[in-house]
Amino acid sequence: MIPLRQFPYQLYLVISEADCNGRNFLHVAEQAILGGVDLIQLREKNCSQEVFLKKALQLRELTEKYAVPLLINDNASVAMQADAAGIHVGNTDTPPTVIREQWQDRTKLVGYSIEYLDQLQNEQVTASDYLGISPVFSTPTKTDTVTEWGLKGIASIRQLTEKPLVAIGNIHAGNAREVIQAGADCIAVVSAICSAHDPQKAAYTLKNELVK
Ligand SMILES: Cc1ncc(COP(=O)(O)OP(=O)(O)O)c(N)n1
Ligand SMILES: Cc1ncsc1CCOP(=O)(O)O
Ligand SMILES: [Mg+2]
Repeated sequence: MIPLRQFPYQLYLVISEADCNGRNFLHVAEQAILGGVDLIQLREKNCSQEVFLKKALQLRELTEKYAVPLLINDNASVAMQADAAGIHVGNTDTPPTVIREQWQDRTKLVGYSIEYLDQLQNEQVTASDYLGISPVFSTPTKTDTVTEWGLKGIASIRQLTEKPLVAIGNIHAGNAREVIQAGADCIAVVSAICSAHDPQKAAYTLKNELVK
C-alpha cells in the first residue's frame, strides 16, 4: 500500500473507447501520456470480459513502454489477468477489503470512490491507497452519482482523512487549480482529454495548471 499522502501522481486519465469520439483509444492514451498524464484507468462499462481483457492488455503494453501505471475500473479479474498496477472500485463494486484478499500483491494500487461522508469511517478506506472524490462537479460523462461534492466537499474530506485524494467530475483547465487548492492531491479526467481536439495539448495544459 502507498504510505499516507505519498501519491506521486497529479494528472489521472480515465479512458474508454466510447469516450474517444471514434478515435483509437490507444492513440488518445499515448497522446495523453506524451502530454503529461501520470496514471491511467481503463473504464469500459459496456463490453464483454473478453473484449475488456483484450483492451487492457493492449493498453498495458503501451503504458509499460512509458512506465505509466495502468488501473482497471471495477473488474478484478481483468485487472489481475492483465497484471495491471491496480484497480478502482466504488460503492457497488467488489470492496477494497475483498480485493486485498483476492490480490495478495501489496504493491497493487486500490482506489475507492467516496460518495457519502460516512464512508470515511469504514474499513474500505483503510484498505484503499487513494480516495476518489466522486464527483466534484456533476458531469454528463457519469450521471448515476450521489453527492456533488464541490470545492467545499473536497476541503471537508481533506480535514477528515490523510489518504491521497483524487478529484473527479467535470474538471478541466479552467477549474483544475482550484480543485488542488481545495485539498485534492490529483485530478482525474475523462472528457477534458478524451474529447479534446488535441489530447496531448489538453493534457499538457492541465498538467501546467497543476504544477504552477
Ligand atoms: C478516480 C475515479 N474516481 C471515481 C470513479 C467512480 O467509480 P465508481 O463509483 O465505481 O463508478 P464507475 O466508474 O464504476 O461508474 C472512478 N471510476 N475513478
Ligand atoms: C468516472 C467518473 N466518476 C465520477 S465522475 C466520472 C466521470 C468524469 O468524467 P469527466 O471528466 O468527463 O467529467
Ligand atoms: Mg465502479
